Amino acid sequence: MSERPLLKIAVPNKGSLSEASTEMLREAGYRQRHDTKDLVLLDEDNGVEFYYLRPRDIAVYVGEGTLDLGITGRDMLIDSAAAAVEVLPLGFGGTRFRFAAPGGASWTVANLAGKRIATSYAGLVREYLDGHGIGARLIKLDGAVESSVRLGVADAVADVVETGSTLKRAGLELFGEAIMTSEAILIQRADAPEPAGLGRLVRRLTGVLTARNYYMVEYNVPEQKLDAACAITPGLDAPTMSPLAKAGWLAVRAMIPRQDAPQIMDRLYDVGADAILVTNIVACRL
Ligand SMILES: Nc1ncnc2c1ncn2[C@@H]1O[C@H](COP(=O)(O)OP(=O)(O)OP(=O)(O)O)[C@@H](O)[C@H]1O
Ligand SMILES: O=P(O)(O)OC[C@H]1O[C@H](OP(=O)(O)OP(=O)(O)O)[C@H](O)[C@@H]1O
Ligand SMILES: [Mg+2]
Repeated sequence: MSERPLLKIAVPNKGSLSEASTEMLREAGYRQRHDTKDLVLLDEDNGVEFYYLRPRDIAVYVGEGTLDLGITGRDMLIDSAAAAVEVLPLGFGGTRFRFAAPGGASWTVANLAGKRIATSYAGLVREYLDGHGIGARLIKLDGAVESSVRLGVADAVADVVETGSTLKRAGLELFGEAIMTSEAILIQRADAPEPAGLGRLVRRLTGVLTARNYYMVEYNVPEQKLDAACAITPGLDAPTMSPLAKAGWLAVRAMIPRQDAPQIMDRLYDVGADAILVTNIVACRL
């Protein structure tokens, strides 16, 4: 048990970000609740206390300084106008925030002047419209915003889009640029000293992100092809090289982005590398 005061962290208790947040914290070595009815969980070994709260409220608790850190969506942070700032993007819960209306192709953002726009994110939409000098009436709804046009309370909607299937089902089409691009983020209070233990948490979460997004590649390569091979696998910092028992050959190890692995293996083979192995990274601290 650490001597430090407990680091208090807010975690989404429901909704799209809840399960993935818990999973990421577990992978980072923290205890997490097993019963979704639990409101608080103490992880004594790590000196952390987790509070399970509505994602929309998390920026408020962190902004008020009641809790040190929180996980929420970037769109929710901006919408809340709370005194909290983004510390680290967490690589899940990716969405875009978009306008949509029936027959979207014929709409522009300028057409929204004087219209009724339904949204659950009134703060975010108001800020965008003000920034573009557009006066419109916002109809604040709690959810299922897509039905508002068909039901006659709005002319257009502004909402979270992941796959776009909900909008399509409601007969709505996207128009205009994305108001913002969101994902789950770690937040802390604005203009406040760094909470003790933040560095360790960020290193652990970054370790999870790296393990999720990278593979380790190892291969053997003749000395004269080393530069060409290393240009394909520069690694995060630099590739690791070691001599092989086979004269004139070297073994190389480097981290590579997961999505590029097949092409990288092909290119290494083409420059003359052999015994090309790609493996998972289970955990790391960089
Ligand atoms: N498929 C998705 N649908 C909605 N939000 C998503 C999706 N994927 C990720 N998110 C993100 O999750 C957050 C919204 O979470 P959630 O859906 O729990 O909130 P909510 O809709 O306000 O709550 P609830 O629907 O439980 O009343 C936003 O940051 C949003 O960008
Ligand atoms: O682009 P898609 O993949 O269809 O996902 C986006 C939809 O999912 C969310 O709704 P949610 O299920 O949270 O219900 P709510 O509108 O009641 O919040 C969001 O508000 C959109 O309606
Ligand atoms: Mg929702």
